[in-house]
Amino acid sequence: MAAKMYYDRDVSLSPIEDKLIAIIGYGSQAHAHAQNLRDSGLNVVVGLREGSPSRPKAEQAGLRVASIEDATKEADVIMLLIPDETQPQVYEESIAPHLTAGKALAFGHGFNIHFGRIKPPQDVDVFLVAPKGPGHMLRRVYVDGAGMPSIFAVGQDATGNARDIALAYARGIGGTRAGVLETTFKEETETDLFGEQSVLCGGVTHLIQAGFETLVEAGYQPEIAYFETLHEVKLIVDLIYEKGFEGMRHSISNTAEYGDYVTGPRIITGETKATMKDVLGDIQSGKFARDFIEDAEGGFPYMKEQRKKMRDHTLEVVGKELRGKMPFLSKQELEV
Ligand SMILES: NC(=O)C1=CN([C@@H]2O[C@H](COP(=O)(O)OP(=O)(O)OC[C@H]3O[C@@H](n4cnc5c(N)ncnc54)[C@H](OP(=O)(O)O)[C@@H]3O)[C@@H](O)[C@H]2O)C=CC1
Ligand SMILES: CC[C@](O)(C(C)=O)C(=O)O
Ligand SMILES: [Mg+2]
Ligand SMILES: [Mg+2]
Repeated sequence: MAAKMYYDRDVSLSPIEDKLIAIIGYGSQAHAHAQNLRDSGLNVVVGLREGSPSRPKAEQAGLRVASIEDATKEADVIMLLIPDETQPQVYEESIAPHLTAGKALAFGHGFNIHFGRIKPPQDVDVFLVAPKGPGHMLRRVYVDGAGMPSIFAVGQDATGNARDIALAYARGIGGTRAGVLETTFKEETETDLFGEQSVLCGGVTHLIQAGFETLVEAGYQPEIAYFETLHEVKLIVDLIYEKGFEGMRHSISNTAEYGDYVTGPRIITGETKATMKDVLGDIQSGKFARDFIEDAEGGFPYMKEQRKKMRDHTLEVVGKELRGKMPFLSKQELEV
């Protein structure tokens, strides 16, 4: 392997052991970072806006809560984990005035630094630690004794310690249990946006939806279509995750494996890959970021319309009913 991978044995927590870490927000990533860091023996304060509905949840989890301003004043490392579209305003109003020399400003995704929407002063460290997975899973795997692969980047090294602090932070959230890689703000931002749009979220959901609709429109029962094109995805992906394509193909029938080779390229065609290249181009040029921020600034009219459309789709209606009858699923409520 060409890239240097960092594991627990390579990284010390000492660069942040005596520091206070402010986690700004208590959503998907923030609740996991705050609890994992605390459980790794580090000092954490959660910074929340006034009247935040998350305050009782964070306190119930045993975390100390302060205003965003006070958390920034007190802390040495300030990790900004609120939605990307909200970060510049919160940064300008509540963080920048208290971000004194020698502190570190940190991110879970490089969006606002890479696209120039936040410009920190020269005398602070700037780094990112981006777990490669959803926040709720970051917490779940940590509690299970496992970890989530994560990547880190230093954007600005004012103290000379930014890299060691970033690596220690990655260890604190459990990243080095699974493997941590160094990257740049540009590489993290562009690959993360590409992955979530083309494969992980946009690609997977639209593949499932198209498969489900094809079966239902052909007259098959929606419940069978749901099990076939959605529920079973996890079982197949679990095998890919643990054993790669070959391991998954070892478990499926020869009939399925033959169909996989013959039909896969008819579904994901050269045209699909050409479109992926266009998608990457829009990310690299900043077009996607501009479109996203424009929708956000208008109150997300496009995103809200899509959410509503999908909520009413037969796939979601049938899925909700079927999942309700699988008690082993409903036990795993999301904490925030
Ligand atoms: N979701 C994920 O798994 C991943 C996210 N990331 C990155 O992590 C960062 C956080 O994303 P994510 O965890 O999804 O965020 P969430 O949408 O879950 O963040 C919700 C939190 O943000 C707070 N918040 C929202 N708006 C404001 C505001 N205007 N002022 C103050 N606080 C606000 C909420 O406050 P309140 O509680 O008061 O409502 C809540 O605590 C982003 O940079 C994202 O790209 C990176 C990897 C994966
Ligand atoms: C895949 C989506 C993600 O990039 C993530 C969970 O890693 C995100 O922005 O939420
Ligand atoms: Mg991601
Ligand atoms: Mg992302």
